[in-house]
Amino acid sequence: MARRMMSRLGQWSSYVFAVDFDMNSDPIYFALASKHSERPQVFRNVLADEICYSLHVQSDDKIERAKFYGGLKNKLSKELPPECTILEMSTFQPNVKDSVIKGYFLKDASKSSATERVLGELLRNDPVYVCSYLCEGEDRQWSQHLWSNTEDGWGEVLEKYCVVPAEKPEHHPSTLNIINYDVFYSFEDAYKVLQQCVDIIPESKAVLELVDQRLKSKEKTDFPVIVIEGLDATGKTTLTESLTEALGATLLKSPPQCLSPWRARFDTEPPLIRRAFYALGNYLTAGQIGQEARQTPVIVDRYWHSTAAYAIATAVGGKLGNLPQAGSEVYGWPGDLLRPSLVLMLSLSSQERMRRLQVRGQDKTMEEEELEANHLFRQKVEEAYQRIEGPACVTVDASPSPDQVLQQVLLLIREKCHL
Ligand SMILES: Nc1ncnc2c1ncn2[C@@H]1O[C@H](COP(=O)(O)OP(=O)(O)OP(=O)(O)O)[C@@H](O)[C@H]1O
Ligand SMILES: Nc1ccn([C@H]2C[C@H](O)[C@@H](COP(=O)(O)O)O2)c(=O)n1
Repeated sequence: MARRMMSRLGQWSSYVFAVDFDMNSDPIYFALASKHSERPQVFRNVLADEICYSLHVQSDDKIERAKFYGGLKNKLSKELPPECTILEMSTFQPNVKDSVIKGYFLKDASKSSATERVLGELLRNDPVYVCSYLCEGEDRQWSQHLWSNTEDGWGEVLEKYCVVPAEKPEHHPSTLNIINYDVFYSFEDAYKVLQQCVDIIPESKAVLELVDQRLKSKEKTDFPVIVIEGLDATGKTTLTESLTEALGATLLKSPPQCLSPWRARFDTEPPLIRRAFYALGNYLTAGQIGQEARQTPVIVDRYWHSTAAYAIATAVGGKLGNLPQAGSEVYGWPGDLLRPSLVLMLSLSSQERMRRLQVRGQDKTMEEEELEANHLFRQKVEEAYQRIEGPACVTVDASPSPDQVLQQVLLLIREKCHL
C-alpha cells in the first residue's frame, strides 16, 4: 500500500487542504512546503494544544471511495474518544474539477492513546492516508507527517512537510466534484453508477431492469407538460391534484411509483449512489410523460429541478455564497432528458412551511428533517432551484389559500402554455 500512496504523493505538495472549523465561515486553507512561511501561523485561534490528525480515503474506485467515506464518519464517531472533534476536510487542486479527495481532520484533546489505536487499525485495514500534525519550535509552527502502514498499523513517516497558509480559491472546494458525483447530466452517466453497484447493492439490478424497459420520449410533446417544484410542505400535492382536475390532465411524479420499493434503500446510500438513483427516476418519468402528453396535458410533482437542487445544496458546504455562480454548468439541463413546457416553484416563508409541516405531522425523511434543522441548507436548495436553467423555474407565492394558489397558477399556465 505504501507504494500506491507514494504514487499519489508525487503530487501531494501541489494540493491545498481545506478544513471546516466552523460551517458558517470560510474553511482554513493550507498547503505543504519544505520551509515555513513568513505569513501568520495557519491554525491560530482554532487550535491550541491539541494533537491533530487527518484521514483521506485512498482508492481509485469511485464507488469504493464514496461507500468508505460515507461509513468512516460513523466509525470514527463510535470509536474515537469523545474529546476528539471530527471536522470535514478536503484536499484539492485549486479550481481544478474532479480533483477533490475528501477526508476528516481530527482535533484530539483526549490525551489518551485511544485515538492512535483507532487510527492504527484504520491504517492497517482500510484504504486511508493518515497524517499527524505537530506544533513545534519557538515560533510554534505546524508540520504534517504522512504515515505508512505496517502489519501493526503505524509504520514510519513517509514525508514531512511544513504547513503554510494558502490563498482562498476562487471556487469553494465542495463545488469541484459536483458533476458525475452529485449531479448526472446524462442517462448513461447515472446508469453506469448503478451498474457498478450491482455486486454491493443487489437492489440495483431490479432498478436497472426497470430502467432498461423505460419508454423513450420524443423531444417535443403534443400537450404541455407542467412541473410543480418546491421544498416539502409547500403545497405541491395539494396543487398538483387540483390542477390535474382543473385541466383534465394526467398526474405523474418523479421518482415514479414503480421505484417506491427501492427508494428507502437508496436513501441510505452515499450521495454518488443515491443521486444516480433519483436521476434514473427522472428518465423513467420522462418516458411516462412522453406517452401521456400525446393525449392530455401532464402535471409532474417534482422532476429534474428537485434532483439537481437538493444534490447541489447538500454537496456544497458552508455558506450560501459557496454555491457555484448563476450560469455555471452545474445548473444546466441534461441534454437527453425531456424538457417540460413550464416549471413552477412554490415558495413559502419558513414560518408558514413549519406550520404546515406541524399540521400535517407525518414522518419525515432525513433530508426533510435536515431542512427543518438547517436554515442554511433550505436557503441553498431554494437558491439552486432558481439558478437551474433550460427551463428555468417561475416562482409562485404559495402562501394564499389553496384555491387562490390554483387560480394564480392557472393564469400563469394560460399565459405561458396557451392552454
Ligand atoms: N395553500 C395552502 N394553504 C394552507 N395550507 C395548505 C395549502 N396547500 C397545502 N396546504 C397544507 O399544507 C400541508 C402540506 O401540503 P402538501 O402535502 O400539499 O405539500 P407538499 O409540497 O406536497 O409536501 P411534500 O413534498 O412533503 O409531500 C398539508 O397539510 C396541506 O393540506
Ligand atoms: N425528482 C426528485 C424527487 C425527489 N428527490 C429527492 C430530494 C429530496 O431528498 C427528497 C424529497 O422528496 P419528497 O420527500 O418530497 O418526496 O427526494 C430527488 O432528488 N429528485
